[in-house]
Amino acid sequence: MLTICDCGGQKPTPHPRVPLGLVSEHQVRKELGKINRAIPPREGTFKKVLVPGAGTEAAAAPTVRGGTGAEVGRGAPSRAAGPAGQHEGTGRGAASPAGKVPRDLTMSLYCRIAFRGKSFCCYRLLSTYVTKTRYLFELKEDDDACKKAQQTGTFYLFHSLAPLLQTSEHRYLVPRFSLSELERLLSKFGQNAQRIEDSVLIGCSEQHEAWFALDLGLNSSSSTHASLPKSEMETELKGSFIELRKALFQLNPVDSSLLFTAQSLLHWHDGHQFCSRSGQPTKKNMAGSKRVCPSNKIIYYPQMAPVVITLVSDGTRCLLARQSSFPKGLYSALAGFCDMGESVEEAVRREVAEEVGLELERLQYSASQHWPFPNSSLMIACHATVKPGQTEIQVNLRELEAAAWFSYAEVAAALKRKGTYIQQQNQSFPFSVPPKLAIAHQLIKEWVEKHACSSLPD
Ligand SMILES: NC(=O)C1=CN([C@@H]2O[C@H](COP(=O)(O)OP(=O)(O)OC[C@H]3O[C@@H](n4cnc5c(N)ncnc54)[C@H](OP(=O)(O)O)[C@@H]3O)[C@@H](O)[C@H]2O)C=CC1
Repeated sequence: MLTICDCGGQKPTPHPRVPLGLVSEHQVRKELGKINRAIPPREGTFKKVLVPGAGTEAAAAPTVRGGTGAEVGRGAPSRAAGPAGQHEGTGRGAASPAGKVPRDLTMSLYCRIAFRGKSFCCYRLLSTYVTKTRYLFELKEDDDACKKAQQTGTFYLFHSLAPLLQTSEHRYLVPRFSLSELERLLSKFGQNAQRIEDSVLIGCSEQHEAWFALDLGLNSSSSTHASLPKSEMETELKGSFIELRKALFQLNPVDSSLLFTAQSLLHWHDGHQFCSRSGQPTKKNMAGSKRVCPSNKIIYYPQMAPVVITLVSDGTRCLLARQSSFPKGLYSALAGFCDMGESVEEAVRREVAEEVGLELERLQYSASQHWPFPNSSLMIACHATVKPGQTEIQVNLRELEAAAWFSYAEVAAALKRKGTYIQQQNQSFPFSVPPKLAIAHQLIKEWVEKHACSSLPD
């Protein structure tokens, strides 16, 4: 296959050879016009155009930087839009000067015409998501590419695992800094720009702007970097380093998800600076997707602990529980870490039996979530139904403070924060459920919605 792609500013690989004598410029222009009509003009949706039949994908990656598949047609100058001239080009997004057919595009068209017998369905368009994923994969694998990406990337800053946030009308904004801004900052605090190598890759934009996170408060074993003074940095950066758990409810979901990833990765690196076999300092790769012990080459990868979280129902009520550490009145679904060797199903059955003494009959997977507190967990959320007639709860007081069955009306009210009250240690507290961001909330919401639907008259 021959590819036109945005390969993130990397050096283009040469095209497979195509016999140039096969097609005339007129044919190329005509094909451009067809592509213009065939590709829906949704900017940012498609990035790669794979043309069947010539070479392998790996062998072909010429760059049309910043140009999406849609732009290839839409942005092409009018002279390139084919002899019919229906497509008045704007020049926007075109990868070549007006009137010239972009070289990479020409190449693909030569191939396309050469394989003209095949239908348009043979053309595979890789989505922005796929190109983004492949770009991130490359940055994780290739230290040089990752270092290069830092030059155009942006950085989230942390201090001792607390992200830098700025306040705006009861919400938190998460500022990002360019490499040059970061270098200036480090130099102002008497630090070497080499510290930037302690940063970890946490994602990228659709335009392949890589995002990194750097903790200015943690020390790394492999560097001599000292922790930078928190309050002076806050003044300089016009923000505050706020514990992520406290900031959670004033962040938008996209920011919180990125900060979850960033904090978890930074935390993992902080706790894995030495090889458990040799005792020697381990070395992080540029992206922070692994650490290697230089003496014995053991590779350490960031890990999450699998946790099952289950909303148990008896058909009409759902079972919620609380630990003494929860805020007063808050009840949640049953959660617990998976034991070594267990399947998700086994872990769910064991946890429910252990914590509330019930046996499950049916189990249904719902969704999953990465949860960074206190260490990275992969939350695997399920709905379950108890065996008929087995509804008597026996609370394991070593695990839980209380557990109870709640009716649809009670749970629906708690979701809407229209508090029912609940008795706890001879006091009454508003009954509440975990906040929206937590997967426990999603499970409870799903149960309420399902219950509402099933109780509707046919
Ligand atoms: N996002 C969400 O909706 C929710 C997330 N959670 C998360 O799920 C996780 C488990 O919940 P829960 O069981 O209630 O949590 P707890 O924090 O009560 O942990 C229960 C027990 O597990 C032990 N433990 C800690 N880490 C591990 C591990 N990696 N593997 C095995 N055991 C471990 C603890 O030991 P020790 O004595 O060392 O503390 C503790 O005895 C927690 O991280 C919690 O934050 C829970 C509910 C909702």
